[in-house]
Amino acid sequence: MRGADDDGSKRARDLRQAQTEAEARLWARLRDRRLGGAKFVRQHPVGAYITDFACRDRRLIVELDGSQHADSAHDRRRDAWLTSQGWRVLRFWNAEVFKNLDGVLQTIHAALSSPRGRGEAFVPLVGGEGSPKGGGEGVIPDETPPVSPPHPRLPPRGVPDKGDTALSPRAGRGERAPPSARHVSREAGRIRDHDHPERRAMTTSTDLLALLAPARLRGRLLPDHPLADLTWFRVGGPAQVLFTPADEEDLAAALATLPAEIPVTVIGLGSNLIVRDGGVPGLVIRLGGKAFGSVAVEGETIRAGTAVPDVKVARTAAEAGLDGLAFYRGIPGSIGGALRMNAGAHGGETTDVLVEARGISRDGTLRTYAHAEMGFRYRHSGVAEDVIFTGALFRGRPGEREAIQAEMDRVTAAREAAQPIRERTGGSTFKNPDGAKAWQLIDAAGCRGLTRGGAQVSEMHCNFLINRDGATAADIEGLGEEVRRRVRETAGVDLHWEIRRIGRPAA
Ligand SMILES: NC(=O)C1=CN([C@@H]2O[C@H](COP(=O)(O)OP(=O)(O)OC[C@H]3O[C@@H](n4cnc5c(N)ncnc54)[C@H](OP(=O)(O)O)[C@@H]3O)[C@@H](O)[C@H]2O)C=CC1
Ligand SMILES: C=C(O[C@H]1[C@H](O)[C@@H](CO)O[C@H](OP(=O)(O)OP(=O)(O)OC[C@H]2O[C@@H](n3ccc(=O)[nH]c3=O)[C@H](O)[C@@H]2O)[C@@H]1NC(C)=O)C(=O)O
Repeated sequence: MRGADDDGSKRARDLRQAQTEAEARLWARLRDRRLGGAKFVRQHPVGAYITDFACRDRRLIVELDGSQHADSAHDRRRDAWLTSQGWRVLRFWNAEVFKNLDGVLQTIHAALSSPRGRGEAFVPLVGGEGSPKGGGEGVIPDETPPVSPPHPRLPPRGVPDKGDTALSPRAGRGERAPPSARHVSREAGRIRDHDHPERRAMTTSTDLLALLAPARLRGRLLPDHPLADLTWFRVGGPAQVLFTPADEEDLAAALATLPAEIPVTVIGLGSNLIVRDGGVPGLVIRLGGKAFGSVAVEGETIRAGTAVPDVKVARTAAEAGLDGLAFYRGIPGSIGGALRMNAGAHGGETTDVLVEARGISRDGTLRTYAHAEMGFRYRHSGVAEDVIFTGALFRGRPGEREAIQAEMDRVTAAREAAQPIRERTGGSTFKNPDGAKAWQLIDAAGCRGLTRGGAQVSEMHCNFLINRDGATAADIEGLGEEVRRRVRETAGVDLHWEIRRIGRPAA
């Protein structure tokens, strides 16, 4: 970064020829629209200052500093002025460019994609998440979502300065040891000011990435990432930041580091989920990859990560000659969703087969939950809502492989005959009330085939809603509420949603 200059253009030209090695390295990755298609220029004059790198259409400045800049009052004045002119300023130590160039690029990319930029024009730095395999077209996914290779994160850089535009880390950051999670949380809390909701509302995806930086996460972080393709309904807005942890330790580090007021939401395979059109604030976690996607037979038990599709557990059990888990063949979700909801179908329920589960609570503590601690009821687990399940141990009974396979075929055929599984749907919309069938109450209320926007109550199974023709999340949820209203009116019964709804409505 250079100081003020009177003859900006000439001086900028000279500086371009005399760039430092760190600048040259970064420039090699920014030039020619190499980072997400954004056009950067070097040594760009802004007012009295010459900036190291600037993306003019995103109003983003990137500065590289040597140690002589630590705690520089001049830099602070300069950043304040640039911010007042509508620019955002990111600063990195030269050393970071040498030690962690990918992390530097990821942070710049996140800033480019943040709401103040025009993120829609950008592709993520790391590859996008695969869609659910079924995608609402009736095929139950049997593969675990992939996770891309770990990538480095930025070393600790403190937290953003006050205000949502000045992204510069506080002076003196960069070379110290990682602060403890508790320290970061306190520091972040002070600066972000827990007691002022209007400040909380200003949290951007860039802020979130900065808050997570001290955790040195190895998994994948995708700012402003669309979620619609990760759900069977295929509707809804983006996650503020979507995180796919590398393993349990990585997930625990993220949870422990993130201040308590930042919302965290976990999703599975999206088979039972409406993501609202305005997207999901905070950190959205989706488990995938080897650490959460392995399944292994151990004697008469089966150990599975919670990203494993229920169907894969059913198939593994059948191949090992273990009976009692075939009902999972009819459930399109993940083991995580199954633990959270005591998933069940065709006469079997998760509670019947679970020995114990592992989970991490919001403060980052990992523990094992014995069956008795799971608090299972119909479509419900009593484990604290903030717990993210990471693994499960199931017990089967020795059985005949052919007989188990025949049971799985029966489940498949029954499901195909009764349910609109080739549609974009979220499965059963409402829980069956005590002693009654939701579909019968909905039918009696005259709701079969009812539409709202592009959403429809399935003609085939009227406890299913379908995205028939470009529905929004608001269409689907609104239709569900209309069904509830009519059932209340005709039968006096209050239906309870089985489908989870997350996020906020469109602004
Ligand atoms: N019987 C059937 O045929 C069908 C059943 N279903 C049910 O829906 C479930 C949906 O699973 P899935 O598609 O993977 O989930 P979804 O992505 O649909 O998420 C649904 C909810 O599951 C919870 N959840 C998911 N993963 C975890 C985890 N690792 N730890 C804690 N909670 C988790 C979250 O609940 P929260 O928001 O409370 O944290 C989330 O909101 C199935 O397992 C099944 O129970 C769905 C369709 C058909
Ligand atoms: C689909 C889900 O789970 C399902 C699970 O697959 C099935 C099978 O075990 O039993 C529950 O549905 P359900 O009680 O509606 O039972 P289904 O098997 O779908 O239907 C029962 C019978 O009613 C008939 N049926 C159903 C709906 C309809 O509009 N018309 C009709 O005739 C079906 O053909 C079937 O013969 C679960 N739903 C709930 C809320 O408990 C889910 O949770 O998302």
